[in-house]
Amino acid sequence: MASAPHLRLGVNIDHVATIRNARGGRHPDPVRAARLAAAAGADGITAHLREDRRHISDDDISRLAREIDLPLNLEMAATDEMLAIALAHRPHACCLVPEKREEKTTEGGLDVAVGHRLLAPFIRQLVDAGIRVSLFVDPEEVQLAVAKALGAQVVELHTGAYCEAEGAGRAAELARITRAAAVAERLGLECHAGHGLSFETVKPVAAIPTVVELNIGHFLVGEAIFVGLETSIRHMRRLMDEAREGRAA
Ligand SMILES: CC(=O)[C@@H](O)[C@H](O)COP(=O)(O)O
Ligand SMILES: NCC(=O)COP(=O)(O)O
Repeated sequence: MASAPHLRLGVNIDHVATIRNARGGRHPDPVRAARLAAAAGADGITAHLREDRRHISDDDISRLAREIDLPLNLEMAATDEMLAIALAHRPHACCLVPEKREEKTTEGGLDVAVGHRLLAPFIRQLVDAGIRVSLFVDPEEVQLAVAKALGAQVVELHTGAYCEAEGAGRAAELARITRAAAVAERLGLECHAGHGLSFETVKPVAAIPTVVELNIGHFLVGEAIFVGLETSIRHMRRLMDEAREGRAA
């Protein structure tokens, strides 16, 4: 059987900025974290420029776009403000995510099945600018089919429900993700996954052969407080490789 393609690790540096913003200064610097992530073997950097700028700032995005050699995956809501910022910086990819100011973190996937009329011209402008478009969606076939029809090249499957579930519930969520990853491949969509992944939850998702990128941040930054960012990332990379090679937990 052909081996599964290389599984890329996108490191999300949002919560380095959360710590920085706690005091309103310049330390710790998310761009320095991105450099360390690159040195630790990350394949890409993900940063979520939220409408409320609770963590990543416009200046962070400008510096990441200018200074970091890794592909930048800019997460953003589908708003005119964010479209202008994306077109100005032209990152490797934009991942469209739903946002609510009152949420602590991203709660569900982008409902592209409902919002497709508004999303279509938005996605077209990004694609025409040469930016890869990823849609952050729940692992449901209808969302994938509409994502494809909208011209997105990538879907990122929301793994939050899987990470929060336990026992049989987690097994059921993993089955949803596995099925959705197979549908994505059948539709010709590049399949990523992310949200809430940790050392404890990553391997079953990493073992799905049609998933080609994991975006992981909050856990890596939290673990970095205890062991350092490079060690945290290298540990996650090792688990991903073990999963891909079929080595048990
Ligand atoms: C879309 C997603 O799951 C995360 O990448 C997103 O960045 C979560 O939002 P916070 O980083 O603000 O928790
Ligand atoms: N899109 C998921 C992501 O970038 C990281 O999510 P998390 O690991 O911070 O929950």
